[in-house]
This record gives sequence, structure tokens and C-alpha cells, in this order.
Amino acid sequence: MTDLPPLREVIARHGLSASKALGQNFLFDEQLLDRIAAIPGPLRDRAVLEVGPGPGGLTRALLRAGARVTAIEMDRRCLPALAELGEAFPGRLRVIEGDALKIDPAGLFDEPYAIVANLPYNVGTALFTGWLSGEAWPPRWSSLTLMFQAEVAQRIVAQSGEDAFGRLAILAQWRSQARVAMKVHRSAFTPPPKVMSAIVHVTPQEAPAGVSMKVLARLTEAAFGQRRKMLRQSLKGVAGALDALDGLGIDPQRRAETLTVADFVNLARTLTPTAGTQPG
Ligand SMILES: C[S@@+](CC[C@H](N)C(=O)[O-])C[C@H]1O[C@@H](n2cnc3c(N)ncnc32)[C@H](O)[C@@H]1O
Repeated sequence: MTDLPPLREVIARHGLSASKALGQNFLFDEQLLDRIAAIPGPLRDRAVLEVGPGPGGLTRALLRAGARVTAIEMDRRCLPALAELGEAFPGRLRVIEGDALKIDPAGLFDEPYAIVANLPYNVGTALFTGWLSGEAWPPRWSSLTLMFQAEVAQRIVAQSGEDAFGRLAILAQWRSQARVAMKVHRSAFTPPPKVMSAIVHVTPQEAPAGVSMKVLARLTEAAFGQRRKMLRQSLKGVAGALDALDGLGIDPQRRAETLTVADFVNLARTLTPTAGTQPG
């Protein structure tokens, strides 16, 4: 295995004090990083997109696992440290300086790629919803392995009837499998964030036929926008939704969080113009 200097030394040598504005909380424990890099499965010769490599802790674990890594980092202070890492793994690391929110990863690859990232909370959630919201399915990525605040991870994997169940769970589960792969204690980070973290792993599944992502999004937005209200109230503004509830035998006095992901899929199918039964 390539001998690399300890991450703390890399950070000290390149003056990479953690920037709060960029949401920088670094991981230094190489065993933990190797365990994270193992979550997507065997990576030998697989393409991986890492977003926010920072000083390269997770990057080196992915490279050690045999991946070919493309990394997008917007903090240019990190680029020299990443260039050194690239020298230790010749031809295996491509670094792109930029804001991941403005880059379509599909344009960077001509093969399936796993996405792995430890990102600031707001950036991670925005990218996650973007990657899951495409109308075309399956997506070009083969899996997502992303660090979130534990509370957000809970919302992603929540089941019907749980307090955390809502739009994020439906987005993550209606045509994908989502699970919490690892909990990460706040003390594992430097500096430690205020809350606990968890890594979510998502793999795409076959999409249910005849359901438009846009229709499902409109439905869940209305239903969970007023989650304490009965469906007959919250869905009033969605054309055809009350008839669809009736057609599917769903009591309109129920609240959104009591429906299952499959219920929402069936409702969305009924309201999707190009397929399924038209209401009324
Ligand atoms: C929480 S740190 C994680 C660093 C490293 N991957 C680790 O696990 O130790 C998040 C990293 O994402 C970078 N970052 C933040 N916003 C970004 C964005 N919009 N696009 C690309 N990188 C971003 C930060 O500069 C930082 O290096």
C-alpha cells in the first residue's frame, strides 16, 4: 500500500484550517475512512465521484480501495494537498475545482459511477434531492453514499407513521432503496459539529410504471406542506387528487404521514396524464 503522510500533517503543512463558511469538518481516522469507502461495495477499477474531498481523507480511502476518483472541491486551498495525493496514485485521481451545485456529474463520466460525499448539511441535501429528482430513471449514478446530520438521515429512511416520514423519505424510497449504513459520532470530526451524523446509502431500483416524478413531487409537497391537516384539506388544490383518493379507497380524513410510499405512488400514477387511469 502507498505510504501517505498522516492527514493532520497534510493539513498543518498546507495550512488548511477548517473553514466554517465552507462547512468543513474533517475526518482523520483512517480506519473509519476505510470503512466508509467500503460501503458502496468493491471499488476496484470503478469510477467514483467524490464531492468535497477537502484535504483528501476519504479520497485516499477510496483510492486505496482501488477506485478511479473524480473529486469536486470548491476550496482551492485544498488543491495542492489533493495534487500530492494524485501523485501517490498516478492516473487515478482527477480533481475539479468548482461548486458541485453547479456541475452536472453525468457530464463528467461515460460509465456508471458511485457518488460518495461528506458535505456540509445544506449542500448535501440540495445535491441529494437534485440527484434523486430526475425524470429519467435509472440515473447514471449507481449508488449514493452520503454523510448527513443524523436527523436528516432519519428523515430519508423513515417509514409511514413515523414523525420523520415526509417528502424526503418518499423521494428517497419510491424508486430507490435507502438505508442508514453507519452512524458517525460527532467526536470523529475535527472540529466536531454540534450534532451526530449518519451515512445514508441509496441504490436505484426499477421505477414504478406510469408515474411522473413531477406529479409525485407536487402531490407530496401539498400533502406534507400541511402535514397536520386531513388529506381532503391539504390536497384540495391538486386537480383530481380528491377523486384519486376516492378511487383508491383512501379515507380523505387521513393525514399524509399515515399513507405509505406505495399509496403516494398509486395516487401519483392516477394523476399522471400519460399513463394510468384518469380521475373523474
Ligand atoms: C465536511 S468537509 C469534508 C472533507 C473531507 N471529505 C473529509 O471527510 O474529511 C466538506 C468539504 O466540502 C467542500 N465543499 C463545501 N461546499 C461545496 C460545494 N458546493 N462544492 C464542492 N465542495 C464543497 C468543503 O470545502 C470541504 O472540503
